[in-house]
Amino acid sequence: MLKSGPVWAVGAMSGTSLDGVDAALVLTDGTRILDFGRSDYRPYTEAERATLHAALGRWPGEAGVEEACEVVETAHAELLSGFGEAQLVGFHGQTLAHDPYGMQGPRRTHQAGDGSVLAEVLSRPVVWDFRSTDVEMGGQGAPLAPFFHFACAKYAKLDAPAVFLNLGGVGNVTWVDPRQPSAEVPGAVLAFDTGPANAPINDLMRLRREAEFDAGGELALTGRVDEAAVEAFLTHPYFLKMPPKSLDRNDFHDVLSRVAALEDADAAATLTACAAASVARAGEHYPTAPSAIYVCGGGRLNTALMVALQRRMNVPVQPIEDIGLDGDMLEAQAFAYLAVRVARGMATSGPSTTGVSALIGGGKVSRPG
Ligand SMILES: Nc1ncnc2c1ncn2[C@@H]1O[C@H](COP(=O)(O)OP(=O)(O)OP(=O)(O)O)[C@@H](O)[C@H]1O
Ligand SMILES: CC(=O)N[C@H]1[C@@H]2OC[C@@H](O2)[C@@H](O)[C@@H]1O[C@H](C)C(=O)O
Repeated sequence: MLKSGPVWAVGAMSGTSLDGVDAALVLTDGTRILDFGRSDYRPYTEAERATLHAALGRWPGEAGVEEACEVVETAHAELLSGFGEAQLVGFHGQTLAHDPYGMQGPRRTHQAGDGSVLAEVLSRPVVWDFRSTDVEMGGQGAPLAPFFHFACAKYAKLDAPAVFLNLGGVGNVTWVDPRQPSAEVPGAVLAFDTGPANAPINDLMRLRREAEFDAGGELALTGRVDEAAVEAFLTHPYFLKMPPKSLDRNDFHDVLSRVAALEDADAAATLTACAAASVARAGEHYPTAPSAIYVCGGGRLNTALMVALQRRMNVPVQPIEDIGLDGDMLEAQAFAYLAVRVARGMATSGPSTTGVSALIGGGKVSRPG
C-alpha cells in the first residue's frame, strides 16, 4: 500500500511525435502538487522509431505491435531505472491507435507497453493503461491531463480562468477556473483536442527537407500563408463537433495534401497557420474568456506558430515557463500525478474532460511479484 500523505511519483510519457520518452518526478497527495522534482529524457533510436512508426494505427495482435511494445518497455525500463526515489510509477506508454468513436470497429484505445513487465523490472508499483476504462465507459479516453492542469493552476496561484495549451503532434487545451474548490466540480475544467499541431509540419519537413521538424519555425517564418487552404482545412467536420472530443494522429491525414502545390516555405507557413487556426477555433467553446493561454509542448519553441497564435487570439499567449512550470515535462508530470490518484482510488476523468458520463478512475495497478 502507498503510505498516506504526499508521495514522490515518477511519470513517463511517450508522445505522438515518437521522438522519445520523458520522465519527471512530482510530490503529490493526489489533490495538491507540493513540489516538482528532476526529469530526464530518453530519445528513441532511429531503428526504434521505425518500429513504432510501422505499428501506428495497428491494434494488439496485429503485425508489428508486439515489437513496438518491446521497444516501449525497453526504453522506459532504461529511463525509469534512474528514478529509484519514486515510490510509484505512472506509465502512459505509446498510443498506437485511438478510436473512441468506433470508426474502425469496436470503440477502443491502445497504449503500447505492459506495465506489469515494468513493475517487475523496476521493483515498484506501476500504474498504467490509463485510458481504456474511460473509453469502455463511453468517454473519449483523452485528454487526461486536465485534472493535473487544475492542480498546476493552483500550484502557480492563478486567480482567474486560464487555458493550458499543449502543442505536441496533436494540440489539446484545458480551460481551468482555479477559483473552484476542486477539479471535479462542474465548471472547474473543460478540455479537448484542438486539431493537428506539429504532426503535419513534421511530416512536411521529413518529406521535403529531410528534417525532423521546422526548428524555431524558421522555414515557416519566410513563407506566405495560403489563406484559402487554411479556410478549406477549417471545414473539417471535427471543428463542428462540440467538446468533449479527441483525435487520433491519423484523423487529419489529408492536411498535407492541401499544401502539395505550394513551395516549401509557403507550405510550412500554411500548415503552421492551420495549427494556429484550429487552436483559435477552440476558443468558441470556452465557458468564459481566459486571462491568458499558457503553452507547453514542443510547439512553444516554434516562433512562427507562437506568432500565428498571438495574431489570432486577443489574450496573451505565453510559454508556460512564465508561470514557473516546465513546458517540456508537463505531460510526464501529469502521469505521475494521475498515478497517485489511481493508486488512491480517485477520479482521473469526468464529463467535462473526456465526456464520460460520471467521474471515473481508470488505470491498472501492477505490483512486483
Ligand atoms: N525547437 C523547436 N522548434 C520548432 N518545433 C519544435 C522544436 N522543438 C520541438 N518542436 C516540435 O515539438 C514536437 C515535439 O513536441 P512534444 O514533445 O510536446 O510532442 P509529443 O509529446 O510527442 O506529442 P503529444 O503531446 O501530441 O503526445 C516536435 O516533433 C516538433 O514538431
Ligand atoms: C490518445 C492519446 O494518446 N492522446 C494524447 C495525444 O497527445 C496530445 C493529445 O493527443 C491528448 O489527447 C493526449 O495526451 C495528453 C497527455 C492527455 O491525455 O491529456
